[in-house]
Amino acid sequence: MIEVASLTKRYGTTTAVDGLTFTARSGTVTGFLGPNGAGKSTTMRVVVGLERPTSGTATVDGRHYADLAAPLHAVGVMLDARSVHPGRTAFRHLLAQAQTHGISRNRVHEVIGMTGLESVAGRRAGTFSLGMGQRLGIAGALLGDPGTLILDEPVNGLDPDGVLWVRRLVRELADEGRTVLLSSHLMHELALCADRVVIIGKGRLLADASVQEIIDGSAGAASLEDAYLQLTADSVQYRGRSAEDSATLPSTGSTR
Ligand SMILES: Nc1ncnc2c1ncn2[C@@H]1O[C@H](COP(=O)(O)OP(=O)(O)OP(=O)(O)O)[C@@H](O)[C@H]1O
Repeated sequence: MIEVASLTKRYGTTTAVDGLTFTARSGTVTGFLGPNGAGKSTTMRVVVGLERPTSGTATVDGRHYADLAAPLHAVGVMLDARSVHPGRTAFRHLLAQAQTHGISRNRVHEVIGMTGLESVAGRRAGTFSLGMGQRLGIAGALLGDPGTLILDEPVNGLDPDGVLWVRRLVRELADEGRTVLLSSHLMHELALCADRVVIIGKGRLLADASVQEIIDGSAGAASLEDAYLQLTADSVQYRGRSAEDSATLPSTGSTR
């Protein structure tokens, strides 16, 4: 179980997370949603001890990540699939992680098989496509057979077969009693794989309920996407314009 309680994280004058409270329960896939810059990654980074909270707490099974003796066995994390040594092969990358926890070479081969990377395990990770890198990141998260998984945009860059694989994988992991927290901007996908959804905007909680409760609670919403767009309407910080609209805006005086 992941418990985030009254969590605030500030960077200088920017409040990335603002008094956020929610729980991701075991046996459940919890989808974590919010517009760009809402504070999802920051929250996940605090949970896994990569950032110190300004105030409030974030714990996994009642413990701070930094206090875990063997974190890979407790929490599997994929926050940035690009954070690999580009010159290391996929196998060596996973083996290096495994060796920090006395995890066997057999388990490394097992997660390579689970993620479909057998044919490229001997290739340097720096040559991987986006989707292959995502698979490698997920393999790393699974390595310690952890009770909790935290996956930041795991389906980003995956082909349709890979998206379906992640959907089935997270379901299986939750059905085994594990806690799964995953962020995504793909509403349709989240509606299919998440039991509960936590939506945040500008660092604050906007909704925490089952997918159906969120749809039912938003007037006229027929889908999670409709409900999400209603709930976050006032929280979107970066909104694109059409080229036509942009052309009618007053000049900023830029010389570029
Ligand atoms: N290290 C940092 N220093 C300063 N500001 C930061 C830092 N990390 C995040 N922020 C700011 O905190 C806010 C939340 O960012 P965060 O990456 O958590 O959002 P997000 O919900 O994950 O967004 P996205 O969907 O775009 O990935 C943003 O305004 C961001 O610029």
